[in-house]
This record gives sequence, structure tokens and C-alpha cells, in this order.
Amino acid sequence: MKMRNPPVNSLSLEFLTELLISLEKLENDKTFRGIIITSDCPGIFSAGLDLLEMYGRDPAHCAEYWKAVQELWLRVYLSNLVVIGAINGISPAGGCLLSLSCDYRVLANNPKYAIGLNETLLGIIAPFWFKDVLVNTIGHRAAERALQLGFLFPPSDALQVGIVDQVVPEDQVQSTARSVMAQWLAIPDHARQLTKNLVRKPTADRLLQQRDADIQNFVRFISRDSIQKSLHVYLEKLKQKKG
Ligand SMILES: CCCCC/C=C\C/C=C\C/C=C/C(=O)SCCNC(=O)CCNC(=O)[C@H](O)C(C)(C)COP(=O)(O)OP(=O)(O)OC[C@H]1O[C@@H](n2cnc3c(N)ncnc32)[C@H](O)[C@@H]1OP(=O)(O)O
Repeated sequence: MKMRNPPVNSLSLEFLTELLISLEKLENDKTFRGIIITSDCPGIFSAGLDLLEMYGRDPAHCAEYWKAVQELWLRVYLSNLVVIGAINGISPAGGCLLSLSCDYRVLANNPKYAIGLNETLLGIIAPFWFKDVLVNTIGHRAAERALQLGFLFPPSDALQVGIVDQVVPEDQVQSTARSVMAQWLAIPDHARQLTKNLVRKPTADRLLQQRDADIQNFVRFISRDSIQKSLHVYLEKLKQKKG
């Protein structure tokens, strides 16, 4: 699955909906046993959640958006398919969550391709289920530092901390992802799927048990004047970077 939402594969409501529909189709087609998620935008896996879906929007829109974010995460995280991330670009915040929700992550060895939950740098916070997935992946201590400081790990650090499973030369990302897929597909589906569910269900259940409350918390938080100001400043910084 090649993500194509130029210029930066930001996860807008429309793009999330497209991804959800595509995933659902693949899940329902029994001829598919695995997917490799990668990007069609040069140098960018995904710029994460679309800031314009959270900035200057009314509460109803923010609630609809957050529901779609939850939905995509649950679908990828709990997918019965083998999901491999072929991460061929930078993947901050929501892009990192998407990567972390794969069963295996292969990152291209380019110092620009940083990965991490950088929410604090935007003046916002990573929701508890983003945090849970990071803690599950790199452990409590590494996650508490990474989250507070908004670390974006370059490939060598990403491998060391375990946020990705493999770092390979850029031209080998897709072929490596395909070899990894072959290894994973050698395992009988039912045994692998039940095991995946056993490991991941408690984390997903934490959100499933309070989805509506999570939406309300998000809407309340994102609608605060101080948070809207932080988003404004961050968006202005992105604009000014262009010069
Ligand atoms: C108590 C209860 C709490 C509940 C929880 C509450 C809140 C938390 C909520 C959400 C969590 C947030 C998750 C996220 O994912 S936030 C997004 C994080 N993403 C980033 O920080 C990346 C920002 N982008 C960049 O750093 C760069 O754009 C890039 C990806 C490195 C690419 O750089 P490049 O130089 O190639 O491109 P530009 O910077 O010029 O960008 C082109 C164009 O795209 C716009 N853009 C970039 N990123 C985003 C984005 N994430 N959303 C929307 N738009 C984006 C950028 O502004 C440019 O637009 P322009 O119009 O100027 O062309």
C-alpha cells in the first residue's frame, strides 16, 4: 500500500477515510495475507496528523476527525494481516504511530528520515494510546524521555532504541520488507493472528473501553485557546522555514 497524499502524506480526514476503505477491502479479500505500507512522497513517510484538521475547526469537526484517527489506528494495530512498514521517509507523531502499529518496521538509512512522537515540540501531548504503543515498543524509561523531549530519532538511534527493527540502505527498503514478509507468512495464519491478538488486545482495549471519552478529551484539549495558539505558532514556523 503506497500512501499518496502530496506534498507530505498528512493524515487528513479524507486521506484517513481512503486508507480505512483500502484496508477494509484488503482485510475482506481472503487472497491477501499481508500488506507492506510505504510512501509515494519522496523523503516523507507521513507528516502525521493533518494540523489543518485540528486548527481553527469547530468541535463537531474535531470529534469526527478524532474518531477517524482512532479507527485507523485500531484497524492497523489489530489487523489480521501481516503489516510491514517500509519506512522511506520522515515519520513524526501520527506517522510514527502508523509505523509503530505495524508488525515490523524497516527504515531507510537516511539521516533525514527521523521517527518519533514529537508532539511536545508542537505544544501538544501524545494521547495515552500513542504513549502506550511507544512504551510497548521501546520500554518505559526510553519512552518517558522520548515523549517529554519530543525526540525524533535518526535511523541509527531509532535502531538502537528499538523504535524500528531494521535499518537498511534506501534502495533496499522495499526488497527487505518483502523478505521479512515472506518470513512472517511462513507462520500459519491462525496461530500468528491469535498470538498477535493476545499481545495487542489489552492495549487496544484501553481505548475501546473509553472511545467516546477519548474523543471528548481530545475536543476539549484541542479547542483550548492556548493549544490553538501553539498550533498557530507551529504552522507559521513551517511556513517561515520555506523562506
Ligand atoms: C488531555 C487529552 C489529550 C488528548 C490528546 C490531545 C492532543 C493530541 C493530538 C494529536 C496528536 C498529534 C499528532 C500529530 O501527528 S501532529 C503532526 C506532527 N507532524 C509534524 O510535526 C510534521 C510537520 N511537518 C514537517 O516537519 C515538514 O513539513 C516535513 C514533514 C519534514 C516535510 O518538510 P518539507 O520541507 O518537505 O515540506 P514543508 O514543511 O514545506 O511542508 C509542505 C506543506 O505541507 C504542510 N504540512 C506539513 N506537515 C503538515 C501536517 N502535519 N499537517 C498539515 N500540513 C502540513 C506545510 O505547512 C506546507 O504547507 P504549505 O501550504 O506552506 O505548502
